[in-house]
Amino acid sequence: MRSLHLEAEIGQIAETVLLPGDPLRAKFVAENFLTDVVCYNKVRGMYGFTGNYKGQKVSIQGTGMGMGSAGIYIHELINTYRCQNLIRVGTCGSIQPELDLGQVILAMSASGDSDANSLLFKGMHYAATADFDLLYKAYELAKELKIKTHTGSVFSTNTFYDLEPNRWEVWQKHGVLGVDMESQILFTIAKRFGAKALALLTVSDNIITGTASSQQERENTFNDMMKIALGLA
Ligand SMILES: O=P(O)(O)O[C@H]1O[C@H](CO)[C@@H](O)[C@H]1O
Ligand SMILES: O=c1cc[nH]c(=O)[nH]1
Repeated sequence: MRSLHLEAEIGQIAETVLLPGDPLRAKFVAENFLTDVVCYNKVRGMYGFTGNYKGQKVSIQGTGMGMGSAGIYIHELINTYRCQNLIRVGTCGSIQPELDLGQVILAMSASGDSDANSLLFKGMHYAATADFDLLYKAYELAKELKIKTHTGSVFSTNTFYDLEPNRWEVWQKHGVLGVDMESQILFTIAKRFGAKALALLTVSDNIITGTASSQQERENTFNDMMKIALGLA
């Protein structure tokens, strides 16, 4: 059996699946970090691969940008392919001055502006949270690997570009570390269907100051995030 947006056969996708927004990041990771790689999905160019990392079977699946797109893949991975551990490996914009470009955030919770969430919870506000077990393991692993991380809350938005000034001020004041576009829906769907979820986010830019990482910096820091995520598999 296949799902609507993924053409993998049952059993082709590992229990642990890493989720970058960018399908080409999935390809890069598969080609550079995994062995015995099989590409199981090309539908809509949303690449998915399964391979081995230090003897463990692991998959990496692009989700596209935004909660609408990511929600589709997350739903199908859990409900059709029975994936158990879903770990987002993404980028985010920082809204805190002390967060340097390239640093890794372990997202403990995700607020957001998704209509999907407000409709589901009838206008009330669900606290979408990561799985504690995965979060704790990622924290310990990062310490062991001597990778500096920041654990805290993030915000997932459906609109990348800000049309109004000072949009992030209130979130900054409440300690939110960074802004991405998928973590909230990941935590919500995973919790609903009994899977474990975590989001690791590399800071690619600072939304307040406007600074952004160079391509070289992105590559180096991206490796830090991948070492943690793959270590969890
Ligand atoms: O780097 P990825 O995983 O795509 O994540 C971030 O980058 C995209 C926006 O440029 C959004 O998907 C956002 O969540
Ligand atoms: O969603 C995102 C991702 C990276 N940088 C941002 O500013 N926003």
